[in-house]
Amino acid sequence: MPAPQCASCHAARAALRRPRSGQALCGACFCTAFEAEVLHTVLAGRLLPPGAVVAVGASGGKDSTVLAHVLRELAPRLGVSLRLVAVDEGISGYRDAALAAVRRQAARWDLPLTVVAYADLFGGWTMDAVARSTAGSGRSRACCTFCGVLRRRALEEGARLVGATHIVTGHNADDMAETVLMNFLRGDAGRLARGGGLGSRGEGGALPRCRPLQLASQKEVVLYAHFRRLDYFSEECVYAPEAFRGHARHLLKLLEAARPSAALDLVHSAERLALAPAARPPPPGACSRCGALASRALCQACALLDGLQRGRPRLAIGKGGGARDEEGPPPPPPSDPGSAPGPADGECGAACKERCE
Ligand SMILES: Nc1ncnc2c1ncn2[C@@H]1O[C@H](COP(=O)(O)OP(=O)(O)OP(=O)(O)O)[C@@H](O)[C@H]1O
Repeated sequence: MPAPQCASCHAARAALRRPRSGQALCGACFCTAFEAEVLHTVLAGRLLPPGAVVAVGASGGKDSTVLAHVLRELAPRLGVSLRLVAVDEGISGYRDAALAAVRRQAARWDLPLTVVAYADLFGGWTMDAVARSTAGSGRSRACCTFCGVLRRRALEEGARLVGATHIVTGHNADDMAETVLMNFLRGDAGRLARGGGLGSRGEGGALPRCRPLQLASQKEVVLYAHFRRLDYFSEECVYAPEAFRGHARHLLKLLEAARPSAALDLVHSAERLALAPAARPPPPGACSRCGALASRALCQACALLDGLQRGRPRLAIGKGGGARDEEGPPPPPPSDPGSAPGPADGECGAACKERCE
């Protein structure tokens, strides 16, 4: 049976059905609709004011590739300028290839690119060194925890370096729904209390952050990349697979099979169900070491780096009241690759944001 006509232009044959609405569209009309929806998200949420200098967190993966491409299309209408900021976490066999994709994108789209590296920002610590250091002490969780916290900091530093006024990341609706599920399952009242929202306004001197793809489903992000023929890096981080996020993702897929709008419903639920003000964490202060936003004496990044330097990696951060030291072997010097146990059972990649949403 021939494909139906596109429900928008009525000229071309439909190439897809939109996963949520079931609307049959051709590739060109789908891309136009997708861009219009992102524009609406940005304008309705007042995420990026005219004149903003926007640092796009560019990982080379599908989400940030689509985000950069869409914002580049929308930039003249929004009146913003774009900078790509890529973070090199120091993950051999993974990030180099992803950075190569970001470099190709920057060249093709004529966008300025800045790369900031954990090793330069954090006293020589790379994720490979962190993985070696935390091996044997709940390493899978540690990789994810460190990577998420340090990347958030690194992105902030990179954005400041390029004179950005705003930061955007490519988190999509599925990413956010998984995070909501995980926060519920962990009983993480602090994060639930903050609700969903499309971003943060930049408290305590931090740059405002937002997620313009937060209402777009992962399937549509992939479809957009396909129809726009975008070149992106699609391999999983070498520290990825054991993440708790994987279970939340599986659960979400089951929910979506019964209710296609489940991801978006969860995103909106998080906003509506934000806990009572009494449950909200105290207003943040400044880290006594680096001056960044912190709800305790040290910010999360400094607390983690402090634990690493002392040979007692702290793994339980950001939940409940205090940081908990995990017993672990003394760390190798950051530059010593000799004792690497090999990256097998960590969790990073998509799971990296577990701690930084
Ligand atoms: N190394 C990095 N450098 C800059 N930004 C990053 C980096 N890693 C992640 N980000 C930002 O955080 C967002 C979420 O990252 P995550 O690791 O969850 O990857 P993802 O959901 O697979 O997204 P992507 O497909 O863009 O990699 C990315 O879309 C990107 O904007």
